[in-house]
Amino acid sequence: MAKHWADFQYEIYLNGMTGAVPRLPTDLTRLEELAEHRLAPGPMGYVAGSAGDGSTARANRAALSRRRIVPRMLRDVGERELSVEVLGRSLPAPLALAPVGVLSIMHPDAELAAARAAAAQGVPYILSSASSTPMERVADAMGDAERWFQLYWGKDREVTRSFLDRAKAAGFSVLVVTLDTQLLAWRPRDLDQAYLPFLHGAGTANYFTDPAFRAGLERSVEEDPNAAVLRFLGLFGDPGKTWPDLAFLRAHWDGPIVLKGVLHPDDARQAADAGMDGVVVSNHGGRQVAGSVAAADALPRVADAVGDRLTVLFDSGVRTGDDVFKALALGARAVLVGRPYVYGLGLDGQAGVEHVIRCLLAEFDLTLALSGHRAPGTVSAADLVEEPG
Ligand SMILES: Cc1cc2nc3c(=O)[nH]c(=O)nc-3n(C[C@H](O)[C@H](O)[C@H](O)COP(=O)(O)O)c2cc1C
Ligand SMILES: O=C(O)C(=O)c1ccccc1
Repeated sequence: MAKHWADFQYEIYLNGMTGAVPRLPTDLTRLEELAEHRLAPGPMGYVAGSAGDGSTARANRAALSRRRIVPRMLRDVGERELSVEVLGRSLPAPLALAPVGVLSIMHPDAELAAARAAAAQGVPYILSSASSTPMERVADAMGDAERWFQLYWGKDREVTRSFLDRAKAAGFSVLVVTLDTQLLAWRPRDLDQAYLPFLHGAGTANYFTDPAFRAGLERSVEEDPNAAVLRFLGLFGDPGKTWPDLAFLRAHWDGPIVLKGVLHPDDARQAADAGMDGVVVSNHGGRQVAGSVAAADALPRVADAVGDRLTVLFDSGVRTGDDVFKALALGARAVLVGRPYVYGLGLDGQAGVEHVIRCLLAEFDLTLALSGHRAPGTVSAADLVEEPG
């Protein structure tokens, strides 16, 4: 019998013969509550929190939940193959770890633990620009495993150029440019605690070790860390950017470029016109525009508009294997998962991140099979019904 991601289910049951149970819940929607009990309020609020009254984050979940799968029977699903082609590379499953900054607030091993977990499971790791670990150290920890670099496309052209050069030299293959965070949104959970990780000692070492970033400081990061934090906050975003500015990135990055945070079909068309290779349909996990469209509601419209020209990826609200299935049915080629693996990291380090990846993909594999599919490529809108909102 071929190895399936679903075999993790038997592994858990067999471990149970010696009385062992998993260290973390296998229903990944329960991780947040567990993390609320175990982690410090500042970091926890930063990760779990979202924009405004939290309605966008809730809408993300509701939009997935409203779609229901209609399983098909007797379709020979004994042998399955979950691999997918994404941006010219073969991934073992339609999943990547989303870029999440300053992971040192969750665990001392921070991005190194997340990257090692992704590498161990063969899933791409997307490293945030705002990583608390320099990108070269993350690359070293990953061997030749698939890694992508997320860029905050900020105000300082030399820093951008330096990041692109460093990322290329460190073997990051895909550039993910985040468009929805040119300003940090109104986030009451952080504001009420006056908590911003960088102002609480969690450095963005990826910036702070960058030669172009350091060149703009009057005194060194070590002498005046607060000035470094202020410089970071002043330049990581640039609300002045417009579509023609993408030409600079296209000219300085040879590999695939994906724009993250696209929700409108016309923006997706502009991405294609600008020579981009993909988009991530995302509202940043509800952390940016309060009251924005749920990412899963935006997905089919974007996929219809550019599905034949661009690789369409999806994130915001993915928690379970059936969410992955639904995202594919709504037009995504693959999904990114954010908070669940960050809670896994905070609760159990690298092992916690691996737990999240394995649960998500085991559950996805089982959902696929039980719904009548042998591979992600045959999942379509015909597999879903939509309940009235
Ligand atoms: C604590 C935290 C930090 C994040 N930092 C970044 C970042 O540095 N760059 C980025 O593009 N997105 C960042 N994101 C957004 C994620 O990449 C992703 O879009 C989002 O978490 C997906 O939603 P989910 O958490 O519901 O899965 C962050 C999200 C969280 C929760
Ligand atoms: O908090 C976030 O959502 C985010 O994207 C971010 C922004 C700046 C630095 C680190 C993370």
